Amino acid sequence: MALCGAGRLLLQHPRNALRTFFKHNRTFCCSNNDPQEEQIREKFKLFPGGCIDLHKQESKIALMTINNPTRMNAFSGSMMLELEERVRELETWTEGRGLIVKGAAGTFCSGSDLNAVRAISNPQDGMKMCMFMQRIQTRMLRLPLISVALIEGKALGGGAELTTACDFRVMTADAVIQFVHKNMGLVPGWGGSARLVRIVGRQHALKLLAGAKKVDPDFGRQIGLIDEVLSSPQGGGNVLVEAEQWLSQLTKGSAPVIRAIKNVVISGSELSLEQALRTEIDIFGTVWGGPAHCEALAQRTKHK
Ligand SMILES: CC[C@H](C(=O)O)C(=O)SCCNC(=O)CCNC(=O)[C@H](O)C(C)(C)COP(=O)(O)OP(=O)(O)OC[C@H]1O[C@@H](n2cnc3c(N)ncnc32)[C@H](O)[C@@H]1OP(=O)(O)O
Repeated sequence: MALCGAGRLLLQHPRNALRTFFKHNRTFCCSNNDPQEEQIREKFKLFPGGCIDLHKQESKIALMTINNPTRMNAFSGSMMLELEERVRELETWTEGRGLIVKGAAGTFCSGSDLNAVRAISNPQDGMKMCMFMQRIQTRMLRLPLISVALIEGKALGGGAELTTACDFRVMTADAVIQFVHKNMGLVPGWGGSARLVRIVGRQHALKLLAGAKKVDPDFGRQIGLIDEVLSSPQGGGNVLVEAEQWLSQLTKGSAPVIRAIKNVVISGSELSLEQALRTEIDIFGTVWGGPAHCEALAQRTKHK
């Protein structure tokens, strides 16, 4: 790899690179030996059904499908475990740039499988399940991939929360997002409350949660929850093509640069200003003097 200037110097000192950011991220990534988590993993295995499909495409945009259509893509126990596996695969997919999360058969996801939930409705198991799903979705949002939730049909409860674990949300004209937790005697616990407040602000978050208000495309755009309304009809093959075209505007170019952009945005939004500034320097060092930078300099790139 041809490196120029300070990029070479910084990359020769990998100790510096991303130190702060990964230190922060490890808190969420390395909890596999937690005995509490092991107990809930064993319980999850008792509730099989459905799967989480992952297809890493040539375009370097991966497609993750929540696949349990007979239950409107509700999360069974085994699907919760599979979600973790898929996120782990994406964490090590070094050439990836983007991720689309969708549901199978024209609908997004109806939250946790109510049959499994009934069996683990005691507070201890509920907390363990919640911690597990919150960790995975935190890791999902922190992937160095630009992610979009493609919402067709319904995104309910935990399904609505999952849409907020992506950077963007696009939906078909007749799709609905609804945080139905209040109607279930709950609050979002998969990280959806904290993320929702950051996306739409405190007042809109209160309206969506306390009113269990249905979010259609118009309202979604108005409050900043929805980034694009797709023109293709729900369930049609073109929906995915349209979503991929929308995402491609942001994922074209050098993969290391796109991944670095996602990393500076995540650290900027999650760390204190001081830590974020320090991390920004580390991340800057991973692209300065790299192939895309050197090529842009050599070509005397103009930005007309
Ligand atoms: C922190 C997250 C939180 C938690 O952990 O507890 C949650 O996510 S709570 C779960 C929130 N979701 C729900 O409460 C969904 C309840 N279901 C519905 O409202 C409807 O089923 C709906 C709107 C998703 C679809 O309605 P529609 O009339 O189009 O179809 P059906 O009702 O006939 O549904 C088809 C089939 O799917 C089963 N189904 C749907 N959602 C779930 C679910 N979350 N868990 C298990 N099964 C689900 C539904 O029972 C039907 O099955 P069938 O055998 O035909 O009765």
